Amino acid sequence: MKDLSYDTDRPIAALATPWGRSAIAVVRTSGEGCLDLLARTFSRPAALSGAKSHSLTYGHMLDASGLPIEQVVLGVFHAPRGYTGEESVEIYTHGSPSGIQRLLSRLYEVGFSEAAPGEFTLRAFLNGKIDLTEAEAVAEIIDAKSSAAHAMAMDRLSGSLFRSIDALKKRIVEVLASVEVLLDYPEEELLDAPEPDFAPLSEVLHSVEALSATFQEGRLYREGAKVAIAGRTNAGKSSLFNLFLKEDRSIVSDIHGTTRDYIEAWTTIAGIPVCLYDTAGLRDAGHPVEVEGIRRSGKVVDAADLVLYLIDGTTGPSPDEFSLLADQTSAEGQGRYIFVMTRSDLGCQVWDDGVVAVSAVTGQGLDRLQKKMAKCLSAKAPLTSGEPVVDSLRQKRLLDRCSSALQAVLEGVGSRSWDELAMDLKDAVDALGEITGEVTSADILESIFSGFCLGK
Ligand SMILES: Nc1nc2c(c(=O)[nH]1)N(C=O)[C@@H](CNc1ccc(C(=O)N[C@@H](CCC(=O)O)C(=O)O)cc1)CN2
Ligand SMILES: Nc1nc2c(ncn2[C@@H]2O[C@H](COP(=O)(O)OP(=O)(O)OP(=O)(O)O)[C@@H](O)[C@H]2O)c(=O)[nH]1
Ligand SMILES: [Mg+2]
Repeated sequence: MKDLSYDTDRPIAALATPWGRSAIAVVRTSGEGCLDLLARTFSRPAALSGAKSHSLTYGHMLDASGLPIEQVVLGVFHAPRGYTGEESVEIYTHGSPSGIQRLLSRLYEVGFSEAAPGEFTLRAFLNGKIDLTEAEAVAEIIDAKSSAAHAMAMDRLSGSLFRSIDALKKRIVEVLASVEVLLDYPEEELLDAPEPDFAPLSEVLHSVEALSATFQEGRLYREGAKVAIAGRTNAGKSSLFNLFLKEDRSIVSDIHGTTRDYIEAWTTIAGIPVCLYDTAGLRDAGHPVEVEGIRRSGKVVDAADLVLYLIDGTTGPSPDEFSLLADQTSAEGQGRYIFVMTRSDLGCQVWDDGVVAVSAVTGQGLDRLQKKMAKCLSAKAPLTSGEPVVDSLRQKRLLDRCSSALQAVLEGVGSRSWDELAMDLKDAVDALGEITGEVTSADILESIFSGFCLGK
């Protein structure tokens, strides 16, 4: 393994909270000798040196001439306990940017190095406190765009993904071991050797594929769902868009073709982050700018996870819209379109059970529409299984590499040599080992941890 460019021997320090004014700021330090380094610049060195793990010590951080820089509380963690598994001290100080600046300068002066992004978590990983799936979960917790995404990342932090993958790996290792036994057999005795049992691999393959499929489901919670509001000009799209956002965001007028380019804004529906698109109304436009706007809106609709297709209730659907309605409520398109009848306050009749009647003027029907949207979206992202969800493309790719190797083994039994089968089995095991970080190169570790926040 190439050496990490991170030097994990030296004591490091970094601000763990954002720069700026705040009630309290946290500066994190970690590494062997960090207690001694801090004792040199703390008002009560003996109290600090004698502090128990997980205890707090009050005092002042001092400058080179012994004058106080800041009034602080220090949280002490002795190895191998605490987040990093190393000797570590947290400094709780006033959230004053100037004070933090002076404090950090002093720490670097007494011998701390500036931590690289993610270096504390990297150390936790290298010291065996967490595996790579848990380390990735730490970053995902911070980046979670919705409470559901946060809950899933918390689940991975507790080791759910690690345990699933580790259990699958053990089953492949058993098969590999039984094949490797044959590799050691002398040629003439090979016929008497016990045949390895490959049957468990089909089940493992199935589980690996199922785990990989959760990546797509998790995508909605991670990246959010795209919901496009579409329909003919003047159907009431921009009015509904504004109603969702509770603000006057998109221009509304009774002039056909008011919205010329699509507009997007974020909101949340049933814990799922949703990027809502107001699009240009459909009609045979003459103006080239409007034609272009309609073309772009068409692309948005094609890429959307869900389309709210609006039909003006006072005019009802056109023949084209009737056939769209018929197509999209057929089995294939089910779930991607919701048909909405607008202007329900004007007392129009709903012409189909599947249609939701809404009024942008009174807000009537919005609740029902949101419930229906939540149902459609969560059908695409079922989280009822209780299984861990794969959140990173890296993890998904490795699961797919594992699947391909297992498939090659299952198809090759009987025709390929034991040697070849063992190689593929080993590749399947290694792919899973890379997910948990057992067999991961320095380059990969660096690319993962360098994306973390400073001080994490
Ligand atoms: N102040 C503070 N809050 C924080 C963190 C931190 O590092 N510091 N964390 C970091 O991101 C998260 C918590 N992670 C942590 C994980 C393990 C331990 C710890 O001390 N573990 C002990 C087990 C507990 C015990 O026995 O008391 C250990 O490993 O021995 C602490 C924090 C969120 N909040
Ligand atoms: N009474 C009533 N009027 C509505 C309702 N929704 C929209 N309108 C009116 O219908 C007209 C068109 O609304 P818009 O939201 O601009 O329609 P649009 O679909 O965005 O139109 P384009 O941008 O031209 O495609 C406006 O005058 C709105 O005030 C509704 O639920 N009830
Ligand atoms: Mg509009």
